[in-house]
Formats: sequence, C-alpha cells, structure tokens
Amino acid sequence: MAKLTVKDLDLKGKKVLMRVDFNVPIKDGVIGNDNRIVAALPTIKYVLEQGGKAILFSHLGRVKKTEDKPGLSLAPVAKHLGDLLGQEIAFPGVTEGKNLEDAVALLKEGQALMVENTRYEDVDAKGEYIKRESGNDPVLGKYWASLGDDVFINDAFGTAHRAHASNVGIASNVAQTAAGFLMEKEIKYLDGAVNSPKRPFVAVLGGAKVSDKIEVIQNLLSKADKVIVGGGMGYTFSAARGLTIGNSLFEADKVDLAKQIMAEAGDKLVLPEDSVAAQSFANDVPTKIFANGIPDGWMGLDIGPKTITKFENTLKGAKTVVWNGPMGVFEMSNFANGTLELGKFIGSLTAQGAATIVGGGDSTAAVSQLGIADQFTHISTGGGASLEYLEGKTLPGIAAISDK
Ligand SMILES: Nc1ncnc2c1ncn2[C@@H]1O[C@H](COP(=O)(O)OP(=O)(O)O)[C@@H](O)[C@H]1O
Ligand SMILES: O=C(OP(=O)(O)O)[C@H](O)COP(=O)(O)O
Repeated sequence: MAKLTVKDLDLKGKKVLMRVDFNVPIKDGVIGNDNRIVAALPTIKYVLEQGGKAILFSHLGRVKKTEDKPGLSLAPVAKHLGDLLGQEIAFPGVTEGKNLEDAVALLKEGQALMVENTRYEDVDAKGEYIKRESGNDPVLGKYWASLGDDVFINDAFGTAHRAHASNVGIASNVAQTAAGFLMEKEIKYLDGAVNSPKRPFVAVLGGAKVSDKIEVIQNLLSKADKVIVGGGMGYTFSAARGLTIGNSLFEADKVDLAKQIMAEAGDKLVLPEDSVAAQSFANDVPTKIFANGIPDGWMGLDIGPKTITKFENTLKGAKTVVWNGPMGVFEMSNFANGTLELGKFIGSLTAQGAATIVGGGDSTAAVSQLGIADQFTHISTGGGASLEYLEGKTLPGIAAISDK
C-alpha cells in the first residue's frame, strides 16, 4: 500500500489523534462483544509505547435525538479499553469544550484519552438533528484536529466508507494522516478478494441496514457469481415479489429498487423461501414458520429451514465467500438458527480451500457468540466498509490517508 502507515510516523511526545471504530454492541452499559476494541489494540499500544499521547475518537450507534445520547455514551468502552490496556483512559465525557481541552493538556507520554461519542455532535442542545459529525461539518473537523499535534492515525476500517468529521474532516486539517495496523491488515485481505477472487464467488447479505446496503447488491452482481440475500434485508425483496410480510423489517421506498435488482439479476440473486416468525420482537413468545408470505401481526425474525437448504446449496463449491449481515435476530436464541447454520456451512468451506470473509460489527459478534469465528479466513471489522471495498469503490476514509 502506497499509503503512510503508523510506522512512518515520529510519535514521541506528540498528541496523536486517532480514529478507531468502537461501535460495539452495548446493552444496559455492558459490552456484548469487544472484537472491534481488541482489533485496534496493536495500534493503540504501539502509539503509547512510542511515547505518544493518544486522543481517541469513535462513534457509537446512530444519534438522531437527545434521548439517544445516554444509552450511546462511550463511557463503558473507555473503561473496558482501560482494563484491556492495564491503564486508565481519561474520559472527560464530552466532544468539545474546556473540559476536553484541559484533559488533553494533562496527558503525559504513553497516556490515552477517549473523546465522547462523536455522533453526539449530530444533535444540538435544542434536540435538532444537525449532523455535524455525519455531515462532515468543516468547523468541527478543524476543531478536533486542533486538539492534536498535526498527526492523525486512522485505524477505523469499519467507518472507512463514511466521510465524517472525525475521519475525513480531521484528516483534511493535519499534515500527516497514516493508516493504523488494523486498517493495513483489512486492506491486505480484502485486496485479495477484490483483485483476483477464486470462483465461484458468492456474496451473502443480511442484517438490518437495508437502505444502506441494498444499493451494494447492484454492484456486487457484476463481481460475484451469486448474491444471497437473507436477514432483515430479505423482506423488502419479499414485498417486491408481491408476498405479504406482516410486520417484518421493510423499507417501502426501496421496493422499486428491489424490483429493478431482481429484474437485472435473474438467477444470480438468491432469495429466502420461508421465515421463522413471531408476533412480537421477543424470545419468550411462540414462533411459527411461514413459507408463502407472512400474515398480519407476525414478523419474520429468522430464515426458515427451506431457505437454509437453498442457501447452502448455492454456497456448495464456492471458492470465495464474503458474508455481511446476520440471517436473523441472532441475539435471541429462537432466531439464531439461520445465522448459526449458514455460518457453520460457510466456515466448513474454508477447510475445502475457500477464502471466507465475514464482516460487520454484528456479523462478527454473531460468529464469536456462536463459537465459529476461527473457521473463517478473515474476520473483518467492517460490514458496509468491506462490501463497498469489494464493489471497487474508493472509501473516503482510506482516500484521506496521506500517500507515502
Ligand atoms: N429479520 C430481521 N428482523 C430484524 N432485524 C434483523 C433481522 N435479521 C437480522 N436482523 C438484525 O440485523 C442486525 C445486524 O445488521 P447490520 O448492522 O446490517 O450487520 P453488521 O453489523 O454485521 O454489518 C442484528 O442486530 C440483527 O438482529
Ligand atoms: O458498524 C458499522 O458498520 P457495519 O454495521 O456495516 O459493520 C460501522 O461502525 C459504521 O456505522 P454506521 O453504519 O452507523 O455508519
């Protein structure tokens, strides 16, 4: 990679700005899976060992209103990072202002500070959704850059497909932006899959970020031999096929796009045949399998047995598999089966010589939770980022890293 990397930098005594992707699942203040934090440790440790003063930035979830803020504080993450590093991480609990600047000034060589969730800046004091971080407000990027000593390390591969103030904005206001070790590693693995995928190449998409990822399908169709769509993403296609979907996850304004994709894709696109459904989003209610549409009052929360078989048949003999997005709400045991079965099947292809890449915060949490993480060639910390990289797009977060 002809990009500047962390080893090219002189860090001693410098206030080093660092973007990491610590967008991890948190429930009631408890971190459900710390893969993304662990994956960034080598770069953070290196910066501290070199005598840098690390100023860490990350987003957490999506902040759209004031009420979102308390549950999306990075406080538990700063605490957990401190435990992993064996040293305290300063956490002033704000994204700007005197308290933050004073905490930065107190940092000594080898110490680290974590800024509060960068997306707190997306909602102002009046509760307006102003997207200062997500809209890459130039004043905000400049301000965050001013906290450091002109050096920025971007190790947030999972956020590389976003052009936000905390990655692209900071980068455009410092002399040097370098890739961290995680960013380098992710690019190395994905390059292999993009440039010369062994065929058949099958992409598997699921999850809940329908409007974000449905457009990826169109581009992937020209790269992959088959594109499997399940999980929450599948129901917009079911609706486009004229099936009833009850209360399942659904993006009404993407139905036309789904129709267009189906028409263009022909049998390259592989869609679900049945669902495991429930009458509420809960694990302690009865479940039922529906094959031809889901009736009112029910929501599809996992792929059903026929779909599992269909997807496995599609995957048989694949030599490259890229998977992003769980097949169901794996966080609840009643709806984890589709993700588990498909995950085990994809994992088994690795032993047959296939390159298997699973990406995304929740997808990697799922394979860890299910105990099958070691069966994949590469676990990517980025879901949307790895998909867009595979499409051949230039990711703004990577483009903003300085050339050597
Ligand atoms: N049928 C479904 N209905 C609602 N949510 C779903 C469904 N299938 C999967 N999900 C949810 O999708 C989420 C993950 O989606 P996404 O963020 O796109 O994946 P990743 O983080 O791996 O990129 C999980 O929290 C999972 O519960
Ligand atoms: O979790 C992430 O993406 P992913 O779910 O596609 O892996 C990244 O942290 C980006 O988050 P965003 O999709 O809210 O911008």
